[in-house]
Amino acid sequence: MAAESVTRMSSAASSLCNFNGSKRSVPISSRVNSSRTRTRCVKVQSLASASMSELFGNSRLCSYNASRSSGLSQKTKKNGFSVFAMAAAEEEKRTVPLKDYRNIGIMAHIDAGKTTTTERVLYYTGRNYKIGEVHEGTATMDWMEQEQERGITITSAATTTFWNKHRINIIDTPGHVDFTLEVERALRVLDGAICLFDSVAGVEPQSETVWRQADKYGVPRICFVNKMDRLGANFFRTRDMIISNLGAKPLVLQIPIGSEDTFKGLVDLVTMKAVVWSGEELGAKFSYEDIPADLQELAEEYRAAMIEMVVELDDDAMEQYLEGVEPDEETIKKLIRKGTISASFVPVLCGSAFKNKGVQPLLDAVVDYLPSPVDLPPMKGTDPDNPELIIERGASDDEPFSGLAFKIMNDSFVGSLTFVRVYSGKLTAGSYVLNANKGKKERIGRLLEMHANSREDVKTALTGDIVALAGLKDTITGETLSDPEKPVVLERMDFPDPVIKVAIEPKTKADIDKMAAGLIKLAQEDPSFHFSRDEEINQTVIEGMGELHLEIIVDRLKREFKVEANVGAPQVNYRESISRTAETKYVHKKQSGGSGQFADITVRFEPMEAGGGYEFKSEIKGGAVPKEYIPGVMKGLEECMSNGVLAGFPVVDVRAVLVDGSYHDVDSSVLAFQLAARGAFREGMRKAAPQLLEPIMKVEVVTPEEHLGDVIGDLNSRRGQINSFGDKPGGLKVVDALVPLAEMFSYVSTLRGMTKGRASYVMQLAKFDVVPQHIQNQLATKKEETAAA
Ligand SMILES: Nc1nc2c(ncn2[C@@H]2O[C@H](COP(=O)(O)OP(=O)(O)OP(=O)(O)O)[C@@H](O)[C@H]2O)c(=O)[nH]1
Repeated sequence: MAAESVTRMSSAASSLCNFNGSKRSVPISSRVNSSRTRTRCVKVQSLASASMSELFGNSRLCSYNASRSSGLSQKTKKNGFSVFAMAAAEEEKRTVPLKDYRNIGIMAHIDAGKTTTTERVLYYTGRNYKIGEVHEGTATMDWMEQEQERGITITSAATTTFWNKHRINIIDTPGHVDFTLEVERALRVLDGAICLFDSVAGVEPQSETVWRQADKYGVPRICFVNKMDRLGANFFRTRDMIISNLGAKPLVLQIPIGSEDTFKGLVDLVTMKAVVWSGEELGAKFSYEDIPADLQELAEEYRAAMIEMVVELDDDAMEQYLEGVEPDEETIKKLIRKGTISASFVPVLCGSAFKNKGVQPLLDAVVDYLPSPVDLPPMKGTDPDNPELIIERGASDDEPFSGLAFKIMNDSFVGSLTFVRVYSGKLTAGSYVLNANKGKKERIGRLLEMHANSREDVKTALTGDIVALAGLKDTITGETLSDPEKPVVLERMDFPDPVIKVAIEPKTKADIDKMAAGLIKLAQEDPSFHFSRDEEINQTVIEGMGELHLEIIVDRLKREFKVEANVGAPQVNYRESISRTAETKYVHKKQSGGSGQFADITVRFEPMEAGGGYEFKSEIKGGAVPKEYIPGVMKGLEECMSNGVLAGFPVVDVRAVLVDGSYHDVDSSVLAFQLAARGAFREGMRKAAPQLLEPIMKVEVVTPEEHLGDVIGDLNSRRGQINSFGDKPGGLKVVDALVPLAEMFSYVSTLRGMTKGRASYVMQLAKFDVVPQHIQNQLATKKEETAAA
C-alpha cells in the first residue's frame, strides 16, 4: 500500500521539477493582487464571441473563473458532476419506471479500488465485453490520457448500466484530495453512494473526507470492504473503524469466508447462505452453499445483531421479534432499505473487485437498499424573482422541467458538453429551456447519453436521467435549467477556492493566444481552477487545489492545446481577514473647476466566522445616503475585497456595514460613493487589526518505524504540529500532523529521500489559520518591493 502510494506521488513529483523552476523559473509577483491593478472579469457568456485581445488585450489584469463571473458569491464552495441515463430513442416513452432508477457514485480514499470495482460492475452488467485494468491503463472509466498513464482517476467518469431491470447510473470519482471538487459535484446530484474501503488500510483520511461530504449532502450509502484478498486484509477491523473514525452505525450484512489468499466468498446474513466463487478469473461463477461449519456461530451472532438493528425501525416487527418471531426475508430487506435511506445505519458488504468476488451481491444491494429518485424528498428551489419564495419539484415526468448543470466538459468532437441531472419533468432535443440563474433561454441542441468516453444521441431526457447537452451557450456549473413558464432556481453548488498558484508562460510568444484559449476552456470545465493575467507585468497566474491539480492542468495545456509552458514555483494563496470590529468615516471630496465630487460614508467592518466570505449590509436611515448611491458603495468595497491591505491577498470573513453618510445635491454621484468606499476600505481595514491567514493541511504520513524519528523531525522543521501517532498493519507507523501548506511543497521528494521511498503521505485542507507575524512581515515587504519595482 505504502509503496503503491509513493510510486504515485513520485510520478507527480518528478514532473513537478518544472514547477520548481529548475530550468526557468517564473517568479510570481504579488502585484497580481496589488491594489494598483484592476480586475476585469471575463463573463462566461461572452467567451464564445470574445477574441483574445478582447479578453486580454487592453486590460492590465483580467481574471477568469466561472463562479465569480456568474455572480456567485466568493464564499461559496463545492459543486458536482455525474452521469446520465436515457431510455430508448423513442420520444417521451419511459421504459424504466422511475422507482427502478439508481443514481449512484462510488467514493473512497485514493487507490481503494473505485475504478476496478466500476469496471467489474460494467462487465457483470454486460456493458463491457472486455475488462479494463487500471494497472494496464485500459480502464474504461479512466479515459483521460493522464488517468491511464498514472493509474488514477482525475475527472469523474460516468456510465449507465442495468441490473435486474433497474437502471443504474454510476459515477466513478477521484480519491486524490486535489480533485475533491469532482466528488462534491457527484454528491450534489447523486441519490446514493457506495463507499469503498481497502480492507488492509481500513478507513483512510480521504475516506473520512468523502464520508463527511456525503453527510453534508445527506446521501444514503452502503459500504464495500474491498481487497479482501490482500495480505493483511481484515473485515472486522474495518467495520470497527467505520464506528470509531466515521461515527457511523454499520449494519453488517455479509461476513467473509476466508481472507487474504484464502478468501473465497461470503456469508449472506439475510438469506443465511454462503456465496462461494469457483475461481478468481473474470466471470468466475458463484454458487449458493451451506454456511461453512466454522463460520456458523459467527454468522448467527452477526445475523442476530443485524435483525435487532432493523426491527427497531418497525413497531410490529419489533413486537414480533420480542415474542421470538424473526421477520421474513422480504421484511428484513424492506427494513434494511428503510434504515439505509433514512441513514439510521449503513449496510456493510465485502469482497475483492480485483479477484472478481462480491461484485454481484454488491449490485443486488444497490438495487435493494439505495434509493430511487422517488424515495427522496422533493427538490427545493426558489423563485428567480423572489428568492424568499420556496418552490418544490417532485420527482415526476409530469412536473415542470427542472435540472441542474453540474459539469462542463470540453469534447474534441462535440465541443462543450454540459452535464445535467433532470430532477423533474422532461427535456427534449430542439426545445428551449430557461437558465433560471441568468434569466436567459438556452436551446437544447443535442442530448447525449454518455458512456465513459463514448456517447449516444437521444431525443428525450426524463426525470432521474443524467444527460450531456451539446451547444449550451450561457450555462455554467451549478446553474439551474428550468421550464421557461415555471422557472425555479435549485440550490446551487459551492466551489472551493484555490489554495495554491503558480506563474505560467508559454515557451514561445506565438502561443500566448493559444494558451489563453486553453486556460479559458479548462476553467470552464473546472470551477476549482482559476487563472488571471496581468498585462502590465506580462504574467499569467494559474490557481488550483494542489500541486498535482496544477500539474495536470499544465499537462493538458500541452496535450490538448499544444502549448508548451514554463512554470514557476508554487505559491500559497493566502487570505486576509480582520480580528476586531472597527468603524471609519471617509469623505471623498474633489473640486476641480466644473462640477465636483462629494461622498461621505461611515462604514463598520466586522469579523465573521471562518467560511463567512464577504457580506455587505446597509443600516442607512432617513436617506442619509440616497438609495441610488448605495450600489456605488457596494461596488467600491467589493472591488477592494480581492486586494487586502496587508499583502494584496483576497479578503475573507468580513462584513461591511454602511451605517451613516451624507451627500451633496449637485456634486454627489455613484462614482463618488464608489471612490469613498475604496478609501473607507483602506482606512477601516487597517483599524480592524488585519491579519494574514494561510491554509493548514492535515497530513498523514505512513512510514516504517526506523524512519519515524526523521519524519517527525522534518515535520517539526516545517512548522508542523504533531497530533497523534499510531500503528498500521505491516509494522508501519502513522503520524498525523497539521502543517502549513507553504511548508509542504515538494514534500514528496524529501520524504522519498528520507525513507528510501518506503513512506507515503496524504494531505488535505484542514483550516485557514493566522500566519506567524515574522512571515506576515516578509510577505508585506515582498509586496512593497514588487510594487516599487
Ligand atoms: N489485491 C487487490 N487489488 C485491488 C483490488 N481492487 C483494486 N485493486 C488494485 O488497487 C489499485 C488501485 O485501484 P483503482 O481501481 O485504480 O483505485 P481507485 O480507487 O479508482 O484509485 P483513484 O481513482 O486513483 O483514487 C490497482 O492496482 C488495482 O488493481 C482488490 O480487490 N484486490
